[in-house]
Amino acid sequence: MGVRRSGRWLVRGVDLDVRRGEIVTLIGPNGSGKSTTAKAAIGILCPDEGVAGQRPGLRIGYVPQKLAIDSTLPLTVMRLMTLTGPIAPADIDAALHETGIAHLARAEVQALSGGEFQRALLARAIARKPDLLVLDEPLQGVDFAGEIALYALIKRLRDRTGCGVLLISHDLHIVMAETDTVICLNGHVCCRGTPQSVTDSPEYRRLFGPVAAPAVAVYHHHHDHTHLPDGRVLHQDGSVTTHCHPDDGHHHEAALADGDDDACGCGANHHRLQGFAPAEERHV
Ligand SMILES: Nc1ncnc2c1ncn2[C@@H]1O[C@H](COP(=O)(O)OP(=O)(O)OP(=O)(O)O)[C@@H](O)[C@H]1O
Repeated sequence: MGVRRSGRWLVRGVDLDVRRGEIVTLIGPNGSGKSTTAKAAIGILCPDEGVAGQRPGLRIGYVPQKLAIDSTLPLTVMRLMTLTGPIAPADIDAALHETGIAHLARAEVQALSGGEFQRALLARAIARKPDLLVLDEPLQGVDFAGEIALYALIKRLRDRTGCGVLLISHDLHIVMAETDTVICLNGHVCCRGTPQSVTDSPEYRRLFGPVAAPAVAVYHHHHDHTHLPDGRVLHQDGSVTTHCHPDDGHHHEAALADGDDDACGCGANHHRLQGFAPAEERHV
């Protein structure tokens, strides 16, 4: 699947499946096409190449990365729940409880903190009892304890309802432990695989604490190419091309212009990603 806008491929050659009960995490630096891919997957965007199909009747719960609400618009959390369609009061109630914001049902959306707003959006998505839950960077404004709580909630939902989950994160290393497949994007699929559990590692237990360590896992990248600062791609055989493969999407041009030594703009050299990146290197 590929999406082309303003004369360039935002993503190209991307293929992914999310099956029932499966958790897929999309990672990649800013501008790598994660949101574009998710939007194409759920039919908000139409691919310019290839197809994105959903099972007929699939119910999707989508938490977008950005949702602008006019600050002059009076809108309570309760009203936000039903803005785009009716939902049974009992389901709204359950979703607000599940996300820990039942006490904010009558609060004005404008008065919510960043983390509370994220929870409200999540409540809105899960209240529709989705078969597929798509969360675009749900950790914005959420602290580490909130991140662990959110992972626990996603796991609970998946276990109880069997829904599929497509999770978008720009943390390149640490992902939700329950993730079945990690896909690293940079205009194309750079690499994909399964994350590695950190539960048994005393080092990680010290780092994350005994409660958080089981909730997170480390993803080791295995790129067969390096993105050079000028946007070209260095392959394992030493050859340099403008793209990873002839059919790949373009890379993030703003990041390339920065002159960093990592062309993807993620702030980390992918060759260093064979081990754990310290917290200050993480994209949080
Ligand atoms: N409608 C559009 N027209 C032109 N370019 C676009 C359009 N939508 C997105 N882009 C560009 O496509 C690239 C990918 O955007 P996208 O939002 O999918 O990236 P992302 O990986 O989700 O980024 P982030 O982590 O910053 O949210 C970006 O360079 C963005 O500027």
